Amino acid sequence: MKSVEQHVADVLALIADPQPTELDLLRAHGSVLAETVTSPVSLPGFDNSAMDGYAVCAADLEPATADSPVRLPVVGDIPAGDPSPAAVRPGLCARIMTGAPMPSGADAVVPVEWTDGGVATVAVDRPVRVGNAVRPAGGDVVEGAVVLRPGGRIGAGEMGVLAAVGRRSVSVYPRPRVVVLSTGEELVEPGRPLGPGQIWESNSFMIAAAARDAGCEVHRHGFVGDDPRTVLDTLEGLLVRADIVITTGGVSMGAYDVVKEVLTREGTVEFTQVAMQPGKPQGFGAIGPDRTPIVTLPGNPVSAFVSFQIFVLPALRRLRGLDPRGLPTARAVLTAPVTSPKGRRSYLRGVLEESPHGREAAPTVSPALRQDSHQLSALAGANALIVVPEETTELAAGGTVDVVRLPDPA
Ligand SMILES: Nc1nc2c(c(=O)[nH]1)N[C@H]1C(S)=C(S)[C@@H](COP(=O)(O)OP(=O)(O)OC[C@H]3O[C@@H](n4cnc5c(N)ncnc54)[C@H](O)[C@@H]3O)O[C@H]1N2
Ligand code: MOO
Repeated sequence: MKSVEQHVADVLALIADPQPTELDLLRAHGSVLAETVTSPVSLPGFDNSAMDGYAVCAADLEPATADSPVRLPVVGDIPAGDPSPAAVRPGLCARIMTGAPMPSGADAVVPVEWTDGGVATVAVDRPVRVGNAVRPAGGDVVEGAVVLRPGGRIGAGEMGVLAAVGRRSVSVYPRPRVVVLSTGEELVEPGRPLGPGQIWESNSFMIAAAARDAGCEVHRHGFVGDDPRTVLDTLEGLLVRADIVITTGGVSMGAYDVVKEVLTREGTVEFTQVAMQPGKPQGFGAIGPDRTPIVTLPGNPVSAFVSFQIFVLPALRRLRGLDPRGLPTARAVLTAPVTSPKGRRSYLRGVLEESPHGREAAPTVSPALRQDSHQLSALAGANALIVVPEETTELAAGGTVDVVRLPDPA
């Protein structure tokens, strides 16, 4: 059987380096920056007030006390956005608002709370140091400085920085467009009544959610039955909206394993068995005129979930313009024994606790009770996959294992 590492590498090799695209700022949210962003201006762009108060010459207020306040004539009002603020000379002041440009001549701002709030003249009850409540030009960013480097995800903070330096659009690797399609004659859309032998379809919802959590734009096509023509036509019709297609089901040894049947016939997808539990039957290739990558996951829900995390996630990271590394790993102590088939690497669902008995204790991992490929209930709440190596068939409680941390929900 093929090794897990080899299959990870094969799926990754399907993915060409993504091309940068210029996107409007809001649409760029969640994508990965493809350019170095420098600021065309300093931030702040001009000296301005950090508080609502009075712009003064600090030396005027040296003698001010609560018992003997200094009185200054107010030469004018300076609101934020004032294009030509009134100048201040020694012995005078101007009322000023937060964010308003400092008037020439003033070297400090007295907050309104230190004054009687006067409009024509103001009484100030204490001295102020030079520069008090003044935000100097360039105090955040100097004109020409690099504010963002390529390779980072554009989240809320990055969005704020981009807008603040005046960008309306930005060069990014856009979110990959992922199409999810499940197959199976037994499947019924949740919300509709079940007939005998039927089950509610869950894989496409689960994989769509996982791909969205991974920063992709997802089209859940839902599912089709086991008719080969329908499967092929559906896949072909979906290609225009896909940077990658993910299917589930129909890849094993059954008489009606339709994905394997039609794509084997096309000769563009390779079906294989990976030394892994769950997730043994796998397929990968490229279809259609644009050679769109396709990964065909097994239909058992737990197998589809685990296969996505191990094989598809690195490919999606590369499509996003990120380093295609796998999920982070950790070492943890097993709280219960586990078993695993010889010759296959198990990825068992578990709950990882970082510091179970206070900060000094080693992390623990508790395996879920139900570990079969169809037993999906433990996927809810699991935050880790326990890795049992290929040649190991059992591990006792108290043993230390590698675990793969599952992605945090967005
Ligand atoms: N003779 C053999 N039989 C099987 C083998 C084998 O090596 N020899 N491998 C088993 C393993 S391992 C797996 S995994 C499954 C994978 O089979 P398929 O990918 O062909 O999946 P299906 O047969 O379509 O479905 C398997 C199982 O999962 C349920 N299912 C499928 N799709 C969905 C969905 N969208 N939502 C919810 N549940 C789904 C389906 O009803 C089946 O119970 O093959 C084994 N067999
Ligand atoms: O390998 Mo299958 O994926 O066990 O259920």
